[in-house]
Amino acid sequence: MKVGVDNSKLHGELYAPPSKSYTHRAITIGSLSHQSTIHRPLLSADTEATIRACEMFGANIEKKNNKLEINGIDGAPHVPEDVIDVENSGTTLRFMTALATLTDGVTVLTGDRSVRTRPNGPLLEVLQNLGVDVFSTRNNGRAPLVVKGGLKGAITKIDGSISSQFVSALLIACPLTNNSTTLSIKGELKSKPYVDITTEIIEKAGCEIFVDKNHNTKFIIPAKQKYDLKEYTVPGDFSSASYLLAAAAMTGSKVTVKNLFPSKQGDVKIIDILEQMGANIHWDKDKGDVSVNGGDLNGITVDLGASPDLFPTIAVLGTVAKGTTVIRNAEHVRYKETDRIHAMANELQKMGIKVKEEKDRLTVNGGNLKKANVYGWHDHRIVMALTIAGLIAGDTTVDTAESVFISYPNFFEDMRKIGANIKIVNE
Ligand SMILES: O=C(O)C1=C[C@@H](OP(=O)(O)O)[C@@H](O)[C@H](O)C1
Ligand SMILES: C=C(OP(=O)(O)O)C(=O)O
Repeated sequence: MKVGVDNSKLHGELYAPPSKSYTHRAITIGSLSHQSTIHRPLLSADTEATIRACEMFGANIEKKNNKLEINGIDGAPHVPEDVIDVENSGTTLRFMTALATLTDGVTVLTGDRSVRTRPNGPLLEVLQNLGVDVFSTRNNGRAPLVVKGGLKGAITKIDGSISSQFVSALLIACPLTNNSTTLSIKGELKSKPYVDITTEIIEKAGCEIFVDKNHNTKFIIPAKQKYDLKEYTVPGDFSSASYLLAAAAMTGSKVTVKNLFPSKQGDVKIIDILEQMGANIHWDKDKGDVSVNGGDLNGITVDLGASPDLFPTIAVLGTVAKGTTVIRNAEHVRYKETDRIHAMANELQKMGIKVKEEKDRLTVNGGNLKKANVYGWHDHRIVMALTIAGLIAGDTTVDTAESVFISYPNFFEDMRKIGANIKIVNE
C-alpha cells in the first residue's frame, strides 16, 4: 500500500493504542497459566502471531469484545503439529523458542524474510547450555529453528548486546523447569526496560525472579514455579504514541494523547526527549494525558541503548530541529525488522536532509524536508516515522505502508482524526 501525505496542522485528542510488548507477554504468560483474561489487548499482526503460536502449543484463546479469554496449558506446552510461523514478529520468535524448550518433542519455528535475517545466536547458545538440543541451519542462529524440549536449569551467561528478547524468553521459561537457573549478562544489556516489563508480568502471574538490583547483570530464577495470571489489563503504548507526540511537536500543533500512565516502558523517554528538544509538553500522570503544543525544536544527543524503538521517531524530529541531533548507542537498532539506522539514513537523504551514518549512531542535520517518494522498507516504524516527516515536507508518498498493521493498525485513521492530510494512493 502507498499513502500520500500532505502538509497538515493537527489538533485534538486520541487514545494511545495498547502496548505491543505487554500484550505479547500477557498472551504468553496467560497461556502458560490455567485460565486468564487479558483486557484491552493490542490486536495487530505481531500479537496475532503470538496468539496463533500459543494455540499451537495447546492454549485456547477466544477474542471477546476487547478482551482475550485464555484457557491455558498449566505450564506444559504441547508439541505443535505444524511449523510455527511467527511472520514478522521477533518477539514471537524468541518467546516461542523458549516455550518449545518446555515440550517433550520437536518444534520448528520460522518467519517471514525479515525475521529470517534476525540473529538468535546468543539465545541458542544458552539453550544448549541449559540442556536443549536446538539447531539453526543458518549463520548466527537465524530462523528456521529446530528446538527439542528438555530445558534444565543451570548457571549460565548470555550476551546482552544484541537483543533483550533472549533474556525475556529465558526468564519466561526458566521458572517452569525442575532446577533453578542463574543467568548472568555479559556486557551491556541493551533494551533493558523490556526485561523489566517481562519480570513485571511474571511477578503479576505469581512467580519470583531475583534480580541483582545494583548491576542488573544477574537473574536468579527459582525452579518448579507455576504461572497464574488471572486478569490483566494492557496499558497504552509509548512507542506508538511517539509518532503522534512527535507529529504534534513538529507541526506546531496542539494534541493530547490519552491512556499514557507511568510505565516500565523504556519509550516513556519520548516525553523527556521532546521536552529537551524544546517542545511544549505536559504529562498529567494521574489522568494519563500527554499534551503537546508545538515548540521550537533544537538538536540534542540521545542515547538509545534502552529504547531502540524510538530511533525512527527521533531521526525525523532531528530533521526539523535547529542544529544537529545525534542518536547514539544504537547499534542494536540494526537488528530489527530492517537495519533501521541504514533505512532512515537512506530515506531522509531522499528528503533532502544531511545525515551521517556510523556503526552505532546517526547524526541528523536539521534542514528543510523536501517532498519525495520514500520507501517504508516493509517496516512499521519506518513507515510511521516517514509519514510524520511527510506532514512537513508535503506532497510525499510512503510505500509499503500496510506494515503499520504490525503494531498500530489504526495509525492512518488516528492521524486523519487529528487532521493529518493522508490519503491512500494504492492498496
Ligand atoms: O521485548 C520486547 O517486547 C521488545 C524488545 C526490543 O527488542 P530488543 O530487545 O531486540 O532490542 C524492542 O525493540 C522490540 O520492539 C520489542
Ligand atoms: C523490533 C520490533 O519488534 P519485534 O522485535 O517483536 O519484531 C518493533 O516493534 O519495532
